[in-house]
Amino acid sequence: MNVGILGATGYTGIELIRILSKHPNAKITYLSSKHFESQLISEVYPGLDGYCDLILEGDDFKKAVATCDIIFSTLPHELTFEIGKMVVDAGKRLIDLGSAFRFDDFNVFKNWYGSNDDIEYDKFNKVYGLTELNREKIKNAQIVGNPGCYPTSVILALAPVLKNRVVTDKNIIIDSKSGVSGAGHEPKFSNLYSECNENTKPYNVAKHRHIPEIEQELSKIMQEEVKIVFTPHLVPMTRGILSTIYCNLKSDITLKEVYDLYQEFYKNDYFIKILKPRKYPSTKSVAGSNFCQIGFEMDEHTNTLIIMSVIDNLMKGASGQAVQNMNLMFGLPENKGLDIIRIFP
Ligand SMILES: NC(=O)C1=CN([C@@H]2O[C@H](COP(=O)(O)OP(=O)(O)OC[C@H]3O[C@@H](n4cnc5c(N)ncnc54)[C@H](OP(=O)(O)O)[C@@H]3O)[C@@H](O)[C@H]2O)C=CC1
Ligand SMILES: CC(=O)N[C@@H](CCC(=O)OP(=O)(O)O)C(=O)O
Repeated sequence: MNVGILGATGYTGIELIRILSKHPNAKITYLSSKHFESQLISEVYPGLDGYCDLILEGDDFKKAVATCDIIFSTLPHELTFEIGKMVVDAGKRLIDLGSAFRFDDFNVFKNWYGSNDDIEYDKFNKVYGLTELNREKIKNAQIVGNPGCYPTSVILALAPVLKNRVVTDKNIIIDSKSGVSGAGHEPKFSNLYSECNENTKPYNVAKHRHIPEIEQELSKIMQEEVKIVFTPHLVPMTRGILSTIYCNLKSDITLKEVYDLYQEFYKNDYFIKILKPRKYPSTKSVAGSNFCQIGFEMDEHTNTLIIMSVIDNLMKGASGQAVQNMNLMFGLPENKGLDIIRIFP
């Protein structure tokens, strides 16, 4: 299939190129950039030399939609809505790595993202792209709203215990830590090397845009309104997210029973690895791969279940999951082109 990547020079864009340039069923035919228009992508990122040497095109998104079977967009939501309309008119398919198509209620999106867009949101045939939970719907979707990186790590970690009502929907406390690539490649003062190196800092405490996304999906899983406390932190590493989640246990359950419940829930999910009791995950174990690792601990003193999950924000948290979804949409094995591990010291 012919693949177009709109916003190819960003961190999720080049991660898509890294994966898709070796994907046996995909041919990258269209790449776009605003700042680097007319340059070779391999001039901008020399590591791609010999793997992808296409010229970056500007914002002729109509051409992209006309010539590609599937479009990945990493662009701001205003542009992605326009592309969504073109994709619908042309009968093509779109995977958006941004936030434009993740919400059920457009007003929630508008409130949290400060958007003035006026579109017929409900008319898009769109699906929330958390592969493991929405597999059947994704297969037939025209537009996939690929999840945010933090939501992927959190929802995968909580789904089994919420679905089985082992924990209460109250007092779910989430502490997440992200590498700096999560913020994208646009230069910002707060992301300068000297601000991030040898430093760890919370940000957007109790007001991060991923709160409504996480609550929307957890509420659907539990079939009642779920609320969360969410504190993200920036830590001095390039890739990775660790989410540590605290929840109140409803009933008596042993750590072994929690482990069995997760094993059963994810028994058919290639990219989810459940760690044996008392084994804790670390971001390095999944860096460069599409895996999510989940471990647990029980604090009997306070009857608290502590769930820990790790992903690579650019892989399972963005481009890896996007390709996983593309595979599903085109009837391919879910791990096609994605069976990558990168173990390093
Ligand atoms: N980084 C991460 O870990 C994750 C990111 N996301 C989301 O995915 C999306 C992309 O993220 P990321 O790749 O990190 O972002 P970057 O800032 O690294 O890249 C954004 C891309 O969009 C292009 N772009 C931006 N504005 C315009 C414009 N007005 N016109 C044309 N092109 C434009 C840029 O092109 P150029 O600079 O070449 O002009 C660049 O290629 C964001 O919505 C982000 O929130 C989701 C999950 C994880
Ligand atoms: C470290 C860091 O800055 N991470 C980003 C996550 C980006 C993301 O996934 O945001 P969207 O929902 O817009 O796609 C943040 O906290 O905003």
